[in-house]
Amino acid sequence: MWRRLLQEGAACMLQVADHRFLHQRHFSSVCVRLHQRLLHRQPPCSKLRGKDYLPSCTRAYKKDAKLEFPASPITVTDVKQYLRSKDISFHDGYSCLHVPSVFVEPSERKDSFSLFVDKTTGQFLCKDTLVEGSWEDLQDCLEVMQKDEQDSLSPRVLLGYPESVEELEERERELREVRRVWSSSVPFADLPEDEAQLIKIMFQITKISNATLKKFGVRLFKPTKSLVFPWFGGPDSSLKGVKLLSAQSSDAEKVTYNEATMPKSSSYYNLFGLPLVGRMDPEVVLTGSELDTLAVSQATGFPSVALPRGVSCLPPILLPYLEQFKRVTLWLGDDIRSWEASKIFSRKLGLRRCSLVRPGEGRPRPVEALALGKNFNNIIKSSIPAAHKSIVSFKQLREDVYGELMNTEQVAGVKWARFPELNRILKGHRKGELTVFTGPTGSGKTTFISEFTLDLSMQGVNTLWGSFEINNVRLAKIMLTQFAMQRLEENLEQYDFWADKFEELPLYFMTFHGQQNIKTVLDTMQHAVYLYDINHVIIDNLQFMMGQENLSVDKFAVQDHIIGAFRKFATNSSCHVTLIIHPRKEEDDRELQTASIFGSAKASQEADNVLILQEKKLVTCPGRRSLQVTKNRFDGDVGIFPLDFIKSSLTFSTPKGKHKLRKVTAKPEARRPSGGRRRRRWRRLKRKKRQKRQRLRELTRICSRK
Ligand SMILES: Nc1ncnc2c1ncn2[C@@H]1O[C@H](COP(=O)(O)OP(=O)(O)OP(=O)(O)O)[C@@H](O)[C@H]1O
Repeated sequence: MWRRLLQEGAACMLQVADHRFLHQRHFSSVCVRLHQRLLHRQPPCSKLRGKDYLPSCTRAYKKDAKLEFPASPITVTDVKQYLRSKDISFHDGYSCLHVPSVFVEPSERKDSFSLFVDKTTGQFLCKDTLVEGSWEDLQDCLEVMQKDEQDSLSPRVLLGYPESVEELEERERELREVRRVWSSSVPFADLPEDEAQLIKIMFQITKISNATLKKFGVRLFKPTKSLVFPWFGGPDSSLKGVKLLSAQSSDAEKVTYNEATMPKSSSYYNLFGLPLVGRMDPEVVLTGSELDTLAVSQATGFPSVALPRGVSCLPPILLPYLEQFKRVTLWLGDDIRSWEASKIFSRKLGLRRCSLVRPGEGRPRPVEALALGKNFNNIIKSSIPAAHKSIVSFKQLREDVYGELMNTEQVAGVKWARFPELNRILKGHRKGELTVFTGPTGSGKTTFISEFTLDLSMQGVNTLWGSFEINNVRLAKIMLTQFAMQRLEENLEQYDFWADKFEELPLYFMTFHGQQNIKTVLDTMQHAVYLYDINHVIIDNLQFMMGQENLSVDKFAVQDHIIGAFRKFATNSSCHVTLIIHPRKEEDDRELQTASIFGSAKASQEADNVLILQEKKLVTCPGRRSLQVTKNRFDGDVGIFPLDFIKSSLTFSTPKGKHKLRKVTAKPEARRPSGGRRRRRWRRLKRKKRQKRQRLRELTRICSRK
C-alpha cells in the first residue's frame, strides 16, 4: 500500500505552480501527506524528506493556495459514476455536485447536502466543517469509511496535518493583527455625526446610510482613515480577516481607492455580505466591490455579495457559496474590463442562471448609480442573459458595438508601462488574441518576453508561463531581477523585500520542462484559466511541443495543428496566448521578416500580432536590438523601435533622444520567391539583356552603313 501511495504521490505532478512556491518546498509532498493522514499511518519521513522528493530548502511551505491538479483530468461523468458506484446520493448543481458531508455525523447534519464537489476540477469543500481537498482525497475518505464501516469521518483527518512552527506562528501573528485592527476600529454608528459625514464625503458615499453601514458591520480605522470591511466565516462565524479601503481624491470629481487585506489577497476568500444572505434566498447580485454591495443592498433590499478581489478573479473555492441561487445578476462595474470579467465568471457560475448588467450610459457601477439616484430595479431588470445564442442579429449586437465605440481606449487593452512605443503601435494587450514572437537564436527573446509579461502582470493581468526551455527558478530569477531593476546577487539583504512584493503579482508557472505533449499543455492551460482566471499564457517555445507528436507525418503539418489548437484556445477562453517560435535559418546579415518564422505561413496567418526581435551585430554597438511589429490585426499599425539592453537589471529600454519610432504603413509581406520562380526570373532578365545587346548591335550596324 505504501509503495502505491508513494508512487501516486510522486506521479501526481502538480502542473501549475504559483510563483510563491518556487523557493519553497516541493508541494507534491502535501498530497502525499494528505493520503498518509487519511490512512492513519506515519509518513516514511526519511524517504519523503530525501533529495528525491524535496529540494533542500529552509523556508516553510505556506498553505495559502490550492494547487493540486489531477494527473489525468477528471470529468463530471467520472465523478457521478464513482458516487453511484458507492451508493452515494447527490444533487446536480450549477457548478458543483452536492453530496451529504462525510465529515458530519448523520444525526448532526443541518443540511443533508453540504459537501460540494466542483464539476470541473473535482475539488471538494464541506461547508459545515470547512474541510477541503482534491477529488483523490475525497475518494480516499470514502474508501476508508467503507472499509471501516463508518458513517462519517473526523474533519481532522484532512485538516489536522502538521503545520511547521514557523507557519503556525505566522498564522497566529496574522490573526492577532486582524483582531487588533478590528477592535481598534470604530463602528460607524459610534462616530460623531460630522466626522461620519466627512468620511462619507471623502469616499463619495454620502448616499449610503449609517443603517446600511451598521448592517454590514463597516467600521473606520482612524489612524489611516480607512473603511474596514470584516470577513466573518466558518461554522462559528468568527472573524477571519479584514479589508481596509482608503480613498484619495486628486480632484473634486474623481476619487481613487486603495485596498489592503489581512490575510494577504492570495488567501483572502471573503464574499462580503454573505452572512446577511438567507439560506433560502433564490437570487443574488454579485458586485465587484464592497461599496457596490452596500449600494445594491440599500437601494433594492436584494441579497448582494462582493467578490474579494474585484473583477480580477472568481476563485472556484467560492462557488459552493453561490450554489443556492437560481438567479445571479453580475453587476461588476462600468468599464470594459468588468464586462469581460462578467462574461467569463458567468461560465463558471453556469450560464443559464446568470444575467449581466452591461456597462453603458445610465448603468454606472452601483455606488455611482446610488449617488446619481438611478432606478436600480430597472437596471437589474434590463440585465441580459449570459447564455448567448449561436445566431444573432445586429439588433442584439448593436449595444456591444456602441460600447466598443464609446470606450476605444479600454477596448485597445492594457497598456505597457515600460514600453510606450509598443502602446503606440499595438495600442495595448487584448484578451483572446494570439501573438507570435520570433527573433534570432540567443538574441534575448526569453529575456524580453519575461519583462514584457512582468509589466502586464504588474498591472493585474493574470499570467501563466510555460517555460519549456529554461527552468522556472531561472525564469523567476530573471523576472525578479527585472522587477527589482538591479543585480540582487550584490544586494542580498534586499531579497526578502523584493520577493515579498513579487509574491503579490498574479503570476503562475507550469512545471513542465523539455518536450511536452500539446494535449497535456492545453489541459493545464484550461485548468489554470478556470482556477486563476488567467488572461495571458506564454509558451516558450513552440518547438518543445513538436517532439512529442508523430514525426512520421510532415512536421509543418504538426506545427500547423499545434498553432491551430492555441488559436482556438485563445479565442474560446478569452485568453491572450504569446507563442515564441524560432526563425528558420537565414543568412546572418539579413533582417528577419514575417516569412522568416519557422514552418508554413499558418503561424503568421493565425496570429493577431507578429513581433520580431531584430538583432544588429554591429561592432560599435553590440547588443543593439529593435522590436518590430510586422502584423497588428487590431488596427493595422506596424513599426519598429530600438531597444537598449541594461545588463545589470536584464531590462530593455528605448534609447533616449536620437532614435524615434518608425511607423511603417501596412503592406502585404513580399513573398520570397521559390526556387522555380527565381530561376524563371533570372532567365527573363538574361533574355532581356540579350535582346538589348542585339538591338544595340543593329543600331551600330545601321549607323555605320550611313
Ligand atoms: N540585448 C541583449 N544584449 C546582450 N545580451 C543579451 C541581450 N538580451 C539578452 N541577453 C543575454 O543573452 C542571453 C540569452 O538570452 P535569451 O535566453 O533571452 O535568448 P533567447 O533568444 O531566448 O535564446 P534561444 O534562442 O536559445 O531561445 C542571456 O544571458 C541574456 O541575459
